[in-house]
Amino acid sequence: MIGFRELLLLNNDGKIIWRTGPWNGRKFSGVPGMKAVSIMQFEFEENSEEIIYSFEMLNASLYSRVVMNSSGIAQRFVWAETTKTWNVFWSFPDDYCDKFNECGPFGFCDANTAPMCNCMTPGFAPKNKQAWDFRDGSDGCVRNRSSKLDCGSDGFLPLKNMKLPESSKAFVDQTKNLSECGEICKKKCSCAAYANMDVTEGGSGCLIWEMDLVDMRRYADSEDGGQDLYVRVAASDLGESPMTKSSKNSSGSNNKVVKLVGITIGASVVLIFLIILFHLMRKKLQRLKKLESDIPAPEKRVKDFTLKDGVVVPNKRDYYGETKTDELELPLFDFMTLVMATNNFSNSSKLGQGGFGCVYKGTLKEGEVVAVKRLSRISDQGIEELKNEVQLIAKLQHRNLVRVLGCCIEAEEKLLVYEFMENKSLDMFLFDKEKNVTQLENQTRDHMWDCSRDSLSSSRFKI
Ligand SMILES: Nc1ncnc2c1ncn2[C@@H]1O[C@H](COP(=O)(O)OP(=O)(O)OP(=O)(O)O)[C@@H](O)[C@H]1O
Repeated sequence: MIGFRELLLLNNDGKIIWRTGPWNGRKFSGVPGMKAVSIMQFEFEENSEEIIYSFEMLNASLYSRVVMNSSGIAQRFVWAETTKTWNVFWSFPDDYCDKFNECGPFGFCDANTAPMCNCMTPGFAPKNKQAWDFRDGSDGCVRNRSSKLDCGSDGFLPLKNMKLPESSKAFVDQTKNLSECGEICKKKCSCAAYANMDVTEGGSGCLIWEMDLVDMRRYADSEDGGQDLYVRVAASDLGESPMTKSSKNSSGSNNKVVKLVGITIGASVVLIFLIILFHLMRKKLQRLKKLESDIPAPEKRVKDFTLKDGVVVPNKRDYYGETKTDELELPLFDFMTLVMATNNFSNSSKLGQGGFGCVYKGTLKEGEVVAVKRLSRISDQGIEELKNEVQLIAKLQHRNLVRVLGCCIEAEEKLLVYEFMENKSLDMFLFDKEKNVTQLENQTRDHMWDCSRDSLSSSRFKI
């Protein structure tokens, strides 16, 4: 079937003055004032003999009439009982955009833009730019040179809330739905646009335009009028189009929702991670604090010494640190360990007295027996002397020389830990009054001197 149902007002020359736009199942798509109201119902009937547009007042006590005045303006009036006057319910044409074909072929009118005439973008541009700029859009729009149609690869630009183009020569198929309509249009290279005939119940029927599209209008929203119109454009024009914005709004909002959900989940994960991290850090900090409080105050802290190239240097590792270096290290003993090992430096543990202090016999936890030299507080031997002694003894390693096992420096306390010598010190045998030196045989004494000499000369430290 060719031509679709709409009302036209023609002048004496047969030129169209205005058109209502096709009946879309609810109203004429170009008459926004025909919004569904509770007081009246519009009907449109079509049969082989006639096409009837009628309305019915749902309340019999109310009155309405449609009048076409001599200026070509159609108006619906409703009777207002209170004021006893006929009020204008709608009037058509209503504005500049209702005038027929104001924006020419492929142009459309939008009362909310300036100028009101617009070209579909992308793909179209004003045919007469100068006239267009002077607010004369009657020449309409033409396809851009770069927007060459190719039939097979062409696509369709979906335009929202459009008063459908003049449809007196449009192809009509009531049996097809929108997607079938699209298929037909795609295959027909001459098809310029397609749309649903009826927008009620999800849409039905197919309208196809194979000519220039004229007298289109765009409304602000679907309530005002208009419907979706799909216009053929080159595939290259189907990218980001401002015209499709409203149609993309739903997918855009979906994307927004997806983005929002993504951001929320991401932020939550990061937040949870930070909370866990904070918790772990706090725990670790607490552990460190506890450990710190368990060890002696800094001034009481034992300094660790490392023997390196004959020089005693402070080791950078902390008292309770676990780092090991390849350097020759002298183990540190905790003062309390030595207190316990020597039974609090009891007299019964005392082995003897040297120039710098007393020497005690001690037993470590592991059962190892040691000799602990506690440097006298009144002794002149300070840290430097201690260092020298440690340095010297540590280097004088020999099977016949006493081995230094470690040291302890804690506040005023300075202690050296040696391996325990069962046979006491050599001087006892050499100079002890009770064990007269003369009692030692010359041969034994010579052997002892030899051993001592040998010890010193074979050590790393040369004297
Ligand atoms: N490793 C040890 N094993 C067993 N007894 C030891 C040990 N070291 C020292 N003694 C005992 O402690 C005493 C004192 O030793 P110490 O080394 O302090 O003095 P010294 O060598 O006699 O003199 P100086 O203080 O001038 O070095 C020794 O005479 C010895 O009886």
